[in-house]
Amino acid sequence: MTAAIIDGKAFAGEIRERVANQVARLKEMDIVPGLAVVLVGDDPASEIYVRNKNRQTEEAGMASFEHRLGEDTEEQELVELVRRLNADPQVHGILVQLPLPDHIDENLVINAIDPAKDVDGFHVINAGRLATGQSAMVPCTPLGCLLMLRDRLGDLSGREAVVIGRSNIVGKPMAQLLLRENCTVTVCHSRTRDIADVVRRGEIVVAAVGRRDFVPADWIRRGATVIDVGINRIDAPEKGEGKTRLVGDVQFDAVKDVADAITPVPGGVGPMTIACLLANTVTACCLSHGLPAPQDLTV
Ligand SMILES: NC(=O)C1=CN([C@@H]2O[C@H](COP(=O)(O)OP(=O)(O)OC[C@H]3O[C@@H](n4cnc5c(N)ncnc54)[C@H](OP(=O)(O)O)[C@@H]3O)[C@@H](O)[C@H]2O)C=CC1
Ligand SMILES: Nc1nc(=O)c2c([nH]1)NC[C@@H]1CN(c3ccc(C(=O)N[C@@H](CCC(=O)O)C(=O)O)cc3)C=[N+]21
Ligand SMILES: [Mg+2]
Repeated sequence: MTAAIIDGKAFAGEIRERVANQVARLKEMDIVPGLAVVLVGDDPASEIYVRNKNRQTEEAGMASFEHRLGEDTEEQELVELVRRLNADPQVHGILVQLPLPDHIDENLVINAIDPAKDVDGFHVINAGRLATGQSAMVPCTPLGCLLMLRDRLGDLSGREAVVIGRSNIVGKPMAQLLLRENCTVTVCHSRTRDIADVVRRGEIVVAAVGRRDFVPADWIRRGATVIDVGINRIDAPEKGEGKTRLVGDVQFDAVKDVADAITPVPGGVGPMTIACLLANTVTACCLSHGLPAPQDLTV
């Protein structure tokens, strides 16, 4: 068997087109959705995401506001910026890039965001809404993963899903979404015993660990659908001295002989994450104006 490669880049392009159509509709009402991205410190990996986000936001016809603060910014200063963005009617979505420097309490900052503008879906109110089956801002990466799974598999009811990783930003919300889709969900983490046997149960496997080559082929059930969330930067001397490239958490070349379908890195989950961020911003904008959430941008 050789697995189908799920083209997240192309799918993300389709979502951005839907976003652009919704933005054009809003423009007729003189509404321009706005996304504010806050970056603290100068992490080179974050730089790339932030640049991509800004460009794609503007390409979709939306307004993008970028706020860069120094590495030594005080927590209170950041919270005050968040409060100003909460009060700014041109801003419908706020994203504070994580991780934050160690002297800043991430939960405190995230929970300072107006839940209606929390397009990352990280606020405790949105996490609680998702967990209790109420309508919520859904975190972009799990949302992108779910859209690809539904596109590939249709109805997910009754499927065995295994999520590797339990972070608040990927693993846990992914598990919540799959549960909402009526999957039987197992979540693995660093204390999981016999992880190979657990992962082998999965008809759906979502890997969000942050370690290259973490998932070998013999953990994967024949015919499974594998979503690789990991983003790991490795040296690529073949590209020239000092060059790097991105790889996921899954041993892609080996797993593609066992799986039915797999997402590549790059070109899989990453582009979907950004597309879903734009989609969430349009949704937040519509709701803030008393308009219904666009059906083609939500799950
Ligand atoms: N493509 C995209 O859009 C995005 C990609 N990412 C990428 O996804 C990956 C995960 O991100 P994130 O969730 O934030 O990472 P975290 O580091 O917050 O979480 C990693 C999880 O993996 C688990 N883990 C670590 N080692 C093992 C092990 N040996 N066996 C089993 N489980 C293990 C941890 O378990 P424990 O809880 O026990 O410590 C933890 O739950 C990263 O590579 C990140 O860059 C993240 C966000 C978006
Ligand atoms: N508040 C917050 N929200 C996030 O959603 C968030 C965050 N903080 N911190 C960092 C992680 C990581 N993340 C990625 C988004 C897009 C790509 C992406 O577009 N990746 C491309 C490649 C990009 C490249 O070439 O560098 C791809 O996989 O094809 C990757 C990773 C969002 N995150
Ligand atoms: Mg921190």
